[in-house]
Amino acid sequence: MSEPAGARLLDAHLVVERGDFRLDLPLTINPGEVVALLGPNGAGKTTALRALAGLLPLSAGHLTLAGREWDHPDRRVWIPTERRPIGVVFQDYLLFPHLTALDNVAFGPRRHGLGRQQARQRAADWLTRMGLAAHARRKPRQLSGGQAQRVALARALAVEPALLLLDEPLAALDAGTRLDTRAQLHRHLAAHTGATLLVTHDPLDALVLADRLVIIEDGHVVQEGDAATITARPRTDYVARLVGLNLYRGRAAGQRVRLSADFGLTTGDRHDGEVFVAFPPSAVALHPRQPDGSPRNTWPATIAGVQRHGDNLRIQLNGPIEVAADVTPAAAAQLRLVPGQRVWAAVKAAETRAYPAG
Ligand SMILES: Nc1ncnc2c1ncn2[C@@H]1O[C@H](COP(=O)(O)OP(=O)(O)OP(=O)(O)O)[C@@H](O)[C@H]1O
Repeated sequence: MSEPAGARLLDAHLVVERGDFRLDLPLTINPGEVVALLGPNGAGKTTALRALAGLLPLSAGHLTLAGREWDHPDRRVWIPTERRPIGVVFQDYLLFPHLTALDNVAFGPRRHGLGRQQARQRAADWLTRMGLAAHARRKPRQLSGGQAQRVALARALAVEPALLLLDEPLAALDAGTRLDTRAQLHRHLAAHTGATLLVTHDPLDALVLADRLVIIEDGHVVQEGDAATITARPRTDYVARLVGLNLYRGRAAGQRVRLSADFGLTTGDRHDGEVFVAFPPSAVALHPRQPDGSPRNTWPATIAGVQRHGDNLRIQLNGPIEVAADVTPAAAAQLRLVPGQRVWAAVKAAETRAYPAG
């Protein structure tokens, strides 16, 4: 069911031309909603953020927040950055180095017209909420990465922004700090009643923090939806890699899907026509010889690469299809996992998913 237009806080069609590159991104965000914008390098994420922040003008389209036009080139409407009620958090948190944490957070409210005492009070409240009351008088260089990032978030939220823009907010943090900061961020975003756009390369950030994912490639939306739908049914190679699945396109006749002139797979679902077939690397078993007597899909493959992947090894295979397989150290010990080695790959039909590509 589509949302009524009135529920939208942000209503935009961001069209930005930069040389040969064109961003063409319809984007709506409801009050309190967190949307993650994902895409490979050069997809246009930063361009979209800059357009929303008023650092780049739209070439066409429109940008409206709470019914107020911020940018509408056809109507010559343009609201400059400093008059847009936004909060911004960047990956390298860009705090003012010469100001204390408190004064960094008070800076926004001051600029939005609050008196000095009120602004400092609001900043102190935000630092308390972030668990940083004891660090209020510290300068940024006296804070850890995670603390500095929480100050940056407090600074962005202290202006009670209608639109919160988060640009890779956790990317600069080490793994442990990232986990904690992600959990805190989740709490604060849940309480934020404005619209939030989170730009990230990290699928985990998107899955944990966002209500909806918008994935762009080369300036265009390739897939959009909630995390469950996208992780179950990726529609491009980038999205499949993002969610950790092997993905192929082919032509189905019942459970049989032809992926190329001389290769096909039997899948767990029945379809007719163009479909995607997806399965996780953990569904691929490797054998030194052709396994017999099983109803599995099997094919000969050559090891192209081996990487650690959590507690397992992720094996890249060439052959009739390129495929990633996860094997346990125990299974790996029985195979010679060196590039160039020939093996047999097997996938149970029941562990594959097929869904229409149309
Ligand atoms: N100042 C510029 N002038 C012309 N083209 C630009 C400019 N800045 C970026 N581009 C082009 O715009 C496209 C989108 O870049 P953008 O930085 O928005 O991508 P991104 O998704 O943020 O990538 P990344 O993940 O690498 O940060 C790229 O093709 C880039 O080459």
